[in-house]
Amino acid sequence: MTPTDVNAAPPDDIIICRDVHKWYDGFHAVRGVTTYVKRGEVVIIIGPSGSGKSTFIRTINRLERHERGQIIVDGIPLTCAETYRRGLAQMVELGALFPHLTVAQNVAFGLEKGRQRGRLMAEALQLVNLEGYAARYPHQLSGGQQQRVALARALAPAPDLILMDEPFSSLDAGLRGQLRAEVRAILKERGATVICVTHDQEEAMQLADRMAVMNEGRIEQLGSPEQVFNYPDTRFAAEFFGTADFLPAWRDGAYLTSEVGRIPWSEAWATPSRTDDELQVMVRPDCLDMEPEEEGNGVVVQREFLGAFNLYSVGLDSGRRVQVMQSHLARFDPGTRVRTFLREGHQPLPFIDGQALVDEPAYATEPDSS
Ligand SMILES: Nc1ncnc2c1ncn2[C@@H]1O[C@H](COP(=O)(O)OP(=O)(O)OP(=O)(O)O)[C@@H](O)[C@H]1O
Repeated sequence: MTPTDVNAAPPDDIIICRDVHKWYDGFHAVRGVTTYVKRGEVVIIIGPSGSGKSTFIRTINRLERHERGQIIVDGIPLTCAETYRRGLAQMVELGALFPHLTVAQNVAFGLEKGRQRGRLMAEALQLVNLEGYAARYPHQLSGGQQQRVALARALAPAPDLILMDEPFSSLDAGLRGQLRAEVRAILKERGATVICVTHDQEEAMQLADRMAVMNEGRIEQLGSPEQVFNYPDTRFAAEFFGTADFLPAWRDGAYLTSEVGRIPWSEAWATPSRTDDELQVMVRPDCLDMEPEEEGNGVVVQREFLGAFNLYSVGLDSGRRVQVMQSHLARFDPGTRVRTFLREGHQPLPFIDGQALVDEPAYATEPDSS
């Protein structure tokens, strides 16, 4: 794609990354990321500390230069000087406010001088429900109000793209939850395209249209939160996003059987290189149920009270452990002998060599719009 393509109709994908690599003095921080972001989409990048999330977002923001691969923003390759001149995709970070400026001055900061400036500033404040706060200084606002002003500042110039790196990290848990829902509603109302980095699973679930799970500089999986939770592609994605235990499984006629129960066997799982003793099933705590039974298959080891539910750790007779979710009313003391079994309607996902055997891969395919 060349810079002249900018005059064509805007492609559906505002960002296309192909095999993007970034090294820091020989350290390979981003290792071949291929992905795309659709216009108006909220994509959350999630992953453990040091997995390359910030580096990747910084390459898109041109704060870091990628050494290999291609990043195309709004139809223009990032390596192209034209990108810098035209600024087609304005990128904004949701950062700290200027303490010496009022709310109005903070919001107007990135706006061009002119007659539209006051109107755009007022509209942005209205969007975040802070119309009456224009004359205040940041220290006269609560943490949540400050974040809303930062959001208004980011949205005021109507950018094509908003980049956020851990935007809610300075807020307490209660405020974070409430603000996230508000922010998502505002972003959707504006139709803004957003890429946001976080290591907070709840934040990812609440904000994302799609999430990219990063591990050691690579995207392990890209999909909706439901896709990643229900159909993790890899053991890493399964364990990073939610709680998951893995149990050995074997083919038993028409069934795939494990210590906690069986599910119908699917021919789609048969691969020529596979042997049955390499098979495992992933069980999440909500997949499992249990009841006290002397002839059962395990013993309660630990109970964790988590408010609405109890999370039990059960030592199975094989020596393996699984976690089982129960209602807050279901109390079993450690040492209680129980039968642990698959909850009706839940299908544990089969895995082989750390990769899921799914009928339909949850991976999104690369776009064909370029
Ligand atoms: N300027 C730099 N020079 C050298 N190495 C760096 C630099 N910035 C980051 N790194 C290294 O690159 C790797 C990825 O860092 P990055 O900040 O992208 O990770 P992250 O996933 O955002 O982590 P966190 O969640 O802790 O912020 C880390 O090992 C880090 O130490």
